[in-house]
Formats: sequence, C-alpha cells, structure tokens
Amino acid sequence: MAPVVARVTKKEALLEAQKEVAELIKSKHCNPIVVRLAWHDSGSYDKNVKEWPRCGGANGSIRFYPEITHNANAGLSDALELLKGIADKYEGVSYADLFQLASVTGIELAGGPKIPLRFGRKDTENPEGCAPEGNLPAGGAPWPAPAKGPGDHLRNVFYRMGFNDQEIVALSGAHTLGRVKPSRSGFGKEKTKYTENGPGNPGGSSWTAEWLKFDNSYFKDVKEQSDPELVVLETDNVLHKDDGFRPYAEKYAADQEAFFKDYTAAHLKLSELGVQWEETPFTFEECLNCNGATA
Ligand code: HEM
Repeated sequence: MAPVVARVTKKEALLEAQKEVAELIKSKHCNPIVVRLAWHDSGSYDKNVKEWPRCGGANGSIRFYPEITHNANAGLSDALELLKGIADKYEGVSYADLFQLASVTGIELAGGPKIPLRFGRKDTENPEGCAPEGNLPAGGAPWPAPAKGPGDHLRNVFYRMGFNDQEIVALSGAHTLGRVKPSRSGFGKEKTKYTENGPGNPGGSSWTAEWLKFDNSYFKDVKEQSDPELVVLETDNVLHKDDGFRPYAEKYAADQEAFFKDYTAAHLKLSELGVQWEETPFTFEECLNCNGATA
C-alpha cells in the first residue's frame, strides 16, 4: 500500500479552498453542520493526556472510522460528504484546518463574528489517532458518572478540555445555528414550522426561529421558553438555572456584542485544542498579504 502523505497547509491552497468553502456553504445552507463537525473534532480533547494525537483535539481524526461513528457524531458523515470534493481537490490544506476553516466561514456568513483562525494544524494520519468514544457532551440523561445532572456533566466534559463556566456558556451560544433531528441525535421533532421547508436539508427542531442566523437569540429564547416550536435541551436549560452559568447566560441574552466578543475568544481556544502546528501558525490575513491581495 502507498504510504500516506501527510498534508501540510499552504497559503495559496488555503486561499482557493476558502472561496470554494464559502460557495458550498452559501449554496447548501450547511453552516450549522460544518460548525458542529469542527467542534466535534476539537471537543474530544483531554488536557490530561500529554501524548499527541491520543490527547484528541483539532487534528482531523473525526474523518476516520471509528470516530465518525461515535454516538455523539451521528449525522456528521453528511458534513464530511459535503466537504469531500474540496478536501480531494486541495491536498495543500490539512483536514484539521479545512474543518476549522469551514466552521468559522459558516459562522461569519451567518452574520456572526469574524474569528481570526490560525492555520497549520497537523492531521492525524490514521485511525489509531482517533479519540475514544464518550468525550463529547450528552444533551440529556442518563448523565455519565459521576455527574448527577446536566450542570455537572457540562463541567466534567468542558473542564477536561480546559474551559471554565463562562466559556461553556459562550460556546453553547453556537446553538443559535442549526437543529436537532430525531434521525441523528434522537432529540426534537421531525419538523417544525421553522424547519419544514429548509432552506437546505429540511426538518428537525431548531433552538431559534432564524436558525441560519448567528446572533444572541439562543440566549433569549432558552431563557423565555415561550415558543413550543423551539427546542431546549437539558444542557441548554441549565445555563439559565445554575448559579455559576446564569450570570453569563443573562449577560449574553442582553448584550450581543459581549456574546460575540466572548464567543470569538472561546471558539479560537476550541479550534486550537490539542493542536500540533506544522510550523509557525499563520492567519488568513497573512495569506492575503503574501498573495499580494488586499483583505
Ligand atoms: C454544551 C454542550 C453541548 C451539547 C450537549 C450539544 C448537543 C447537541 C445536539 C444533541 C445536537 C443535535 C445533533 C443532531 O440531532 O443532529 C447539536 C447540534 C449542534 N451543535 Fe451542539 N452541543 C453542545 C455544544 C455545542 C458547541 C460548543 C457547539 C459549537 C461551538 C455546538 C454546535 C452545534 C451546532 C451548530 C449544531 C447544529 C447542527 C446541525 O444543525 O446540523 N454545540 N448539539
């Protein structure tokens, strides 16, 4: 068998790939699922494991079996399928970078903050680098031991990645985008008045009415819970009930700018969990400058 040639992200390839990623997201309205793909690649990270890639994190391992078939990743093979054409065409972009690039592009195109992602992630090159099953959060009971409820569970999972309460709340705000589907996670309804006609792939239950718009409506809607057509998982609800989480959930419901600022910082941290850089990481702005183009 031919040896696997490791992908190293090149600035020129990244610039071209980004344009195609943006077109893909605009045409398929797939912002939410690519955000979730990148988060599930990163969110396997365990700060207590020192050895790479066994520590998990943003290393592209989600593209391999068995990780893609983990319970929490149900439905994410669709995201890999969507990105496959671009991944095959641009060997000069690592999978780990491509997944993170698609996520921040999806957020920005949905009206969210421009997240100054850094590039140059090394890929896990084979399935031996897959993260163990069970490192991502569950949206409902039964809570894995020793958690007694959703608050404990969130802390067990996110503290293991190195996040604090404020960052847990900020990151949860990504549920301003997208839907839960009975066929994937088992949560939500087959369709609601907000999802039955898509756009893109129809169905499921969304957290917000405009589920392709990145704003702070998630925090308002979960707080009010006045619309039975919208979904609230136990892990969303607890952000407004738990004393450690509530001040941040209240703040973000009242102040979108504060949410965007804190979300950007937390997302950047998420995108770099467990990352080994090929060389010095670089930003998209640096790619544009090296190409003689303007931002
Ligand atoms: C706080 C703990 C979290 C839990 C328990 C959780 C759970 C879930 C569940 C059950 C779904 C539905 C999957 C489906 O049926 O397809 C989902 C979707 C989603 N999650 Fe989370 N999630 C969490 C945190 C996050 C974070 C940190 C992000 C991103 C930074 C995120 C982004 C998304 C997005 C964008 C979707 C929609 C996907 C789509 O519409 O295809 N989630 N999440």
